[in-house]
Amino acid sequence: MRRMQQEIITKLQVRPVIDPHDEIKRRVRFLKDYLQSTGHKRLILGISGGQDSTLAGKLAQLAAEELRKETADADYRFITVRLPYGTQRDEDDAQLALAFIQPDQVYTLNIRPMTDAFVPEFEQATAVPISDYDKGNVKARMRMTAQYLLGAFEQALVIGTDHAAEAVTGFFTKFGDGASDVTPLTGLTKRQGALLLQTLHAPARLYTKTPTADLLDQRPGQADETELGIAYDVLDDYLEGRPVSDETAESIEKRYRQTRHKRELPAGYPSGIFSFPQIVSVLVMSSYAPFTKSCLICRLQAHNRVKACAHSG
Ligand SMILES: Nc1ncnc2c1ncn2[C@@H]1O[C@H](COP(=O)(O)OP(=O)(O)OC[C@H]2O[C@@H]([n+]3cccc(C(=O)O)c3)[C@H](O)[C@@H]2O)[C@@H](O)[C@H]1O
Ligand SMILES: Nc1ncnc2c1ncn2[C@@H]1O[C@H](COP(=O)(O)OP(=O)(O)OP(=O)(O)O)[C@@H](O)[C@H]1O
Ligand SMILES: [Mg+2]
Repeated sequence: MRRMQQEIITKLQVRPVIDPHDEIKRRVRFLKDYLQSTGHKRLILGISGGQDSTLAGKLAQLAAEELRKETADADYRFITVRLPYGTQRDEDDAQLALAFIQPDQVYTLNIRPMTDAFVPEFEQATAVPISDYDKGNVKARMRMTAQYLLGAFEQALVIGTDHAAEAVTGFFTKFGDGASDVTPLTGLTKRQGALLLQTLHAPARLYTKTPTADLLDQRPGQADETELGIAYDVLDDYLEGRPVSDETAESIEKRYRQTRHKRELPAGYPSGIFSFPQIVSVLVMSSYAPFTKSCLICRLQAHNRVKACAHSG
């Protein structure tokens, strides 16, 4: 396997082989433990009718139900929110997902008025019409705002649906669907997510349908794979440590490097500048931590003291 491939697999916490029953249990337990450790009793998530929110939603509902049973505290709840932009083309799938999840609560909030409000304001400010692509990212950020608003109202933590196949390509809107409090799908490939839904007896439609960000007015329901220019199966092969062509691997790795800023906290001063005490503390810590590298720059990078190293881009 390529060295960079192994590094990405490790960094994104992908397990090439999973036991779906065990994976479901561990991820539900993670949500329960996280709620209990923070003192929160509620989780919230936007349900689109796609695979990722269906899976994350089901895991969250199971976590809430188990916590209610184990603690006899009825305050543990999972709250969903439908966030259509106007009328959603695949509303039936969203309803199917809700029927499968059986969430404790469903809100609906139309993001169209607030998204559209930006259109004339943007043009007024710039004298140029907003592009369909940029408007798509506004939709994702409006959904984030709605989830955080309802989350604050309900004292709920916001669930994110990021997983390894999205993380490796940075295929999410920064501070849009990329913003959340807790991500129960971390490390899963797209096909592993489908396997978990199958194991949970979800309707097949919800894990066989074509994944779409569905953010563009001009290309409704455009397949992620069309925009990405790469199939999820190929991304999954790469992430599960299977052989892919050098050309494919290089294009994935290039994208991974280019989108690094989306997987990290914002670059903050003095990022890239390190003081003598910082270097000493990194060296001391690194003698205890199980680093995969003997390279000093990699170690500093792992502690966010430098932005990149030639080894990992
Ligand atoms: N090197 C750097 N260091 C720090 N920040 C950097 C940066 N380069 C750009 N940036 C910042 O990042 C911004 C670009 O990132 P971002 O705003 O996310 O924009 P961008 O990556 O261009 O767009 C998001 C992509 O994710 C896709 N998406 C979105 C939502 C959901 C899904 C889905 O799978 O369902 C997919 C969407 O279709 C699109 O292709 C720049 O405008 C700039 O502010
Ligand atoms: N119309 C919508 N209503 C509510 N939430 C949405 C909507 N569209 C997107 N979201 C939220 O944004 C997240 C990111 O969208 P994304 O398309 O990656 O996931 P998905 O739709 O659940 O699955 P898939 O990738 O298979 O389409 C969703 O998981 C969901 O939480
Ligand atoms: Mg989708």
